[in-house]
Amino acid sequence: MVDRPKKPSALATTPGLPPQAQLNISHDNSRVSAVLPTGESVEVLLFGATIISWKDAKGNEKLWLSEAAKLDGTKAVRGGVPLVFPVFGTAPDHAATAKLPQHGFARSSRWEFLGKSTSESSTLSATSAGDDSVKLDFGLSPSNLTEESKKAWPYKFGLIYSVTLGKEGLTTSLVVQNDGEQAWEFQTLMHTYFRVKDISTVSITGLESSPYLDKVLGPSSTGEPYTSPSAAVSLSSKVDRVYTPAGGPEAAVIIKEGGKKKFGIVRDNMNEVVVWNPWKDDAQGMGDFAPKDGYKEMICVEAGAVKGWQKLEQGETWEGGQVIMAAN
Ligand SMILES: O=P(O)(O)OC[C@H]1O[C@H](O)[C@H](O)[C@@H](O)[C@@H]1O
Repeated sequence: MVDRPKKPSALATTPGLPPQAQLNISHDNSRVSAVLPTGESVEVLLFGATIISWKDAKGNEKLWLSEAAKLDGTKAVRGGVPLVFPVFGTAPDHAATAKLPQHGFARSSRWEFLGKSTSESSTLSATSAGDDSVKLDFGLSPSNLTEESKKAWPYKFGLIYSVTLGKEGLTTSLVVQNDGEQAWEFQTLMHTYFRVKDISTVSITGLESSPYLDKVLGPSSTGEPYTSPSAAVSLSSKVDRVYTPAGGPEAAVIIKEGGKKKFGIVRDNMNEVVVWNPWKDDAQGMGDFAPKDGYKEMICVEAGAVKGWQKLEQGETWEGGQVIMAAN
């Protein structure tokens, strides 16, 4: 837009138009960000459709992003919200996904930005009316994949990932479609790195009495899942667990700090919740993890469908996601 210093004051704002969400696409076309009229913002890297920042109206960052994270497309992003698809971890025993790298290809493929949509406040008051939320849509299909990924997973698929920024929270949802004739299976997960001030005062509720797999301890002696105690989960060493919360997806998982609610996560069609913190030694071993004591300021609580496989027949779609509410 051409700046006109002598612009008549009557044209300074468009009369009658409520405040809109601002959209910004970076010059090199590598990121999309959106800001609500009330100040909340979100930034998404097209590489992986990875959310790398989410701030509240006061500018407080809600996500943890490593200072050494690669944001140039050479490696999956360490921090923010990387999207895991079509395999969680690696699955050497699952022939169809056995050749894929850890957590699949979605987090290291370049997605397309499909556009934004907004929803307005229903309030009639002229001062508070305006965009209440902004939704950014991203798409991935085989045409976006490298030859290597296409060879390793030769199925026809379409993904639409929607990131919706609201005043109280952030919603991420994924639609997975089988565009081919052959049936295939997948796992998916939203690998959210939440920013906290001090991991020693963090507790997580909503996982009480739930079965879980422990990737640090390995299988239990009986081969059955472990059962979480009835108390909240707190951390004092490396944790890497896959919970199937007893309350189901709609029951909120709450991250508290110093006993105060910090985040609430409600899932849709995502039966599992992974809790991960690499702690001191593993953080030391990750080249893209900085600062090295950054593990004290993060907790991954990851909504996913990762136990067993979601199967899609020709033309079928699956949809799932999470709503994250942030307390002040
Ligand atoms: O290092 P990455 O491939 O990004 O994986 C980071 C972590 O992701 C999940 O939380 C898994 O449960 C962990 O086992 C894994 O270490």
